Amino acid sequence: MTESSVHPALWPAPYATGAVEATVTVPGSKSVTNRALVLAALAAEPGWLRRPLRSRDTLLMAAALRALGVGIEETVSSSSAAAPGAELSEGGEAWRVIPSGLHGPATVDVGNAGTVMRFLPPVAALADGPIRFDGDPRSYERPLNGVIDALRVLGARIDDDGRGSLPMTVHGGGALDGGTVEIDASSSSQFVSALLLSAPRFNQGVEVRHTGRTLPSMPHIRMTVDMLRAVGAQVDEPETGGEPNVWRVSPSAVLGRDLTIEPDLSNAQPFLAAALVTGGRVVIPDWPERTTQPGDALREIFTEMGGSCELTDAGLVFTGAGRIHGIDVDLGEVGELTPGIAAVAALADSPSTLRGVAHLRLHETDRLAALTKEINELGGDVTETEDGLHIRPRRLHGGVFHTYDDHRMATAGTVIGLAVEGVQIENVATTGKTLPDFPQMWAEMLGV
Ligand SMILES: O=C(O)C1=C[C@@H](OP(=O)(O)O)[C@@H](O)[C@H](O)C1
Ligand SMILES: C=C(OP(=O)(O)O)C(=O)O
Repeated sequence: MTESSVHPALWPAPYATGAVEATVTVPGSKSVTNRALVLAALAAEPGWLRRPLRSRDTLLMAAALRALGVGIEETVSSSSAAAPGAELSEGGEAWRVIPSGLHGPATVDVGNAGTVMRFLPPVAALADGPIRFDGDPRSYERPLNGVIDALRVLGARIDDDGRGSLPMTVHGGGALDGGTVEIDASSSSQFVSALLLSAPRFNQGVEVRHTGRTLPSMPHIRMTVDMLRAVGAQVDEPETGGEPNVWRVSPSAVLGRDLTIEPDLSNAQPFLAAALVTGGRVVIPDWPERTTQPGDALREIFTEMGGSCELTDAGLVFTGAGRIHGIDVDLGEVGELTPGIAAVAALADSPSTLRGVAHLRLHETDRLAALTKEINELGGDVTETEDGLHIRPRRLHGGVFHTYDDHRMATAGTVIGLAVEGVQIENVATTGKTLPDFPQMWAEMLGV
């Protein structure tokens, strides 16, 4: 839990005076946008991303690819284009990605984006020249050894500080051999995704063998595999008959695609939670019928906690009954949902046990410690377990909810603030990592 060095203003989380009734259009998925940017940059032809997420994490990814020579242009409407190389804005409709020879020297700012710090080093290894990676102080603490060690085995030259973390320089050689590599991805599924995403461009493709005991966030690996197949890559993997814990990507050209990005279902979570907490009804338009996003699991999890939902032509209609039940659930596959589930669980009528998420200690902050401390400081009763949280609901009171530069801590505290008067969110602007308009969207949902 590294506290922000500055102490930005406190934001009073709105208290709900009645049942929320709203339709909330949620911007594009971070995970899909950043994969699509990487694949489009590696393609043999230009491609389009429509309705991309524009947030800190995705703008950092776009800026990094531009620094490596990739063209990313914005269209403001179907007929007009912003000047090539112009700043990417919050308002445009689509990004056109024009691949070119990747090259250094360049510097990549990863911020605190796991997708940028892990997905881009393999891309840098394919570039010609030195690429320096740096980021927020927290990025130095997040695990990267799985990517660094694997890239060295696959033929890359990397200078780091010997700790297997940022900052570091990848000395791109213009191509990478590729081949077989063993990694322990128990601390982050993004190690596997990172190696697979660039692998069609490795001379021999890749065979990734995961040797660790556990592997979190499987839906995100599925997302990687599906998106690779959609750009023409051949992938063998455990879920379609391959060996367990082994993924193979053959060398091939990457096709340029025209892709419309799905709404970010994990960012739909606080809005669905608002319906659950207030006994209201929230509609999320464009909820996909079929998706690899982990946020889709909210339909089941929030139903078990007392809501009900229906997928209609208008989108996902989620209704709360005004009572929240505790839950005993393994969140290993959907770890990024944990802060939002913990917030709702703290308001439930029975205890909850959240399991399978030890790796959250290495996310934007130590999420298990941060949730325990912040909910308990509002009068709650949360204890950390080896791999999760026990949450015994108590009557909560107002106070400052610290967010530790973690967007999901900020949205979790805001959900508690709906039911508890006087909750103040420290640095709500940290939601800009994946959802820059969160405070306005929240106010609009509540009609305040
Ligand atoms: O590949 C991705 O887009 C992600 C994978 C997951 O990471 P971990 O496996 O490190 O938890 C998830 O928590 C993160 O928000 C996004
Ligand atoms: C863990 C998360 O992000 P990152 O992509 O930085 O790992 C998250 O968004 O919850």
